[in-house]
Amino acid sequence: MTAQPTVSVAADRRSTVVLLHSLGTDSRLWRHQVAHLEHNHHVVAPDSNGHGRTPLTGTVTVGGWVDDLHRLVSTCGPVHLVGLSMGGIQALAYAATHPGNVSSVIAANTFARLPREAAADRVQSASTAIEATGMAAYATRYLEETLTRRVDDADYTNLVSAIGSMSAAAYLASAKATFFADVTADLAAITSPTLVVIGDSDLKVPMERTQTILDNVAGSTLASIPAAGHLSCVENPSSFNDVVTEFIARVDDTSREPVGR
Ligand SMILES: O=C(O)CCC(=O)CC(=O)O
Repeated sequence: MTAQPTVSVAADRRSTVVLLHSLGTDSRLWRHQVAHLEHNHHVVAPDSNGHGRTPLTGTVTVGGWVDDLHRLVSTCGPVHLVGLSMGGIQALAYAATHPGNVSSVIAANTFARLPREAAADRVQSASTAIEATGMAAYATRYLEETLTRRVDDADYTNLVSAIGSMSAAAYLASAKATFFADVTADLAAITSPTLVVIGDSDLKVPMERTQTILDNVAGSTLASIPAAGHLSCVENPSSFNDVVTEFIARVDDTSREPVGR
């Protein structure tokens, strides 16, 4: 993951929000959130290893994502981490290993672990489809299977471009790391305030997968985005933005409360 800050991080009271995209997408997944959050926050939206403008380097693993994220977060201090699906796994793993650098976690449309058979099926089905048709056709098929409603034309174009222009090797390496990730043991180590977000019609990550996160991260709470599937931040950006900004504001207010009052 390469740091591509969309704003420079200055020494003021605005907190920093890092937005971690899902498998196959890139930092453009977050265009509505960047536009909304940057009024009151420093916003950083990196492209994960092998995605967007970040070339594939080495083997894609959860540990590698954590190291990449640490290089970025070390430059901008404690951050609010917002991750969707693959990005949610990255956020949870980072928060467990570097608690002092994480003001809060928002884990959207994500899971701690898939059953091994389901993980193998997902990797195999992506691999077969990509081998048969190539990444451009796979991008269209992925969006047909994943989006539950029409999104802005600009978002649709960005999604097709992000997935369609990835190399098959980078996509499949990231798919393996995502679907075979197991951050279950990390969850109990997360001490930052954590919000778990679902889309009310997510066809990719059912509630039972998300429930593990709620059950194991102490004090975590749930928010459901109405009229949204797996890519909830583009399917219902205004509701997603409301949920995220309200949670971050609450965490920031609490951390700024003078001690002893
Ligand atoms: O391709 C799928 O089956 C869903 C993708 C997924 O769950 C991982 C992600 O969106 O990051």
